[in-house]
Amino acid sequence: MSEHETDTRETVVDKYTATNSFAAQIQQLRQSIDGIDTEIVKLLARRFAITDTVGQLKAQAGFAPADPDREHQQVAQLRALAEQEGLDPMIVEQYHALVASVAKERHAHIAH
Ligand SMILES: O=C(O)C(=O)C[C@]1(C(=O)O)C=C[C@@H](O)C=C1
Repeated sequence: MSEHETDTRETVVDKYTATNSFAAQIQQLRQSIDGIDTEIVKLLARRFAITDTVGQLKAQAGFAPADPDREHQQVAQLRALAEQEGLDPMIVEQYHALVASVAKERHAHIAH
């Protein structure tokens, strides 16, 4: 398999936790992952509550859902932060594309 190919094999790590110390370590790290995911979901709920309010204000003002200048600023800021934090900027680009596109769909829904 070349380094650019995706490895499609699967392992249910839980089946090995009793007998395999690597699996036991993975299980422990998964607790940290779950804690982080919990925080992310709570933050996303806060973010969408705020963007929904922005959507209501935009609808009242007669503004369109999208603001491309703001999005360019956000992406530049997030990419710089990612680089500073040692995170692949591609991850924050994909994150921003996801949240901004859902926010704009919700704005459009609020306006109609
Ligand atoms: O700041 C705004 O104007 C928003 O509507 C919020 C938001 C975002 O999700 O951050 C969504 C759509 C816009 O294109 C820009 C940013």
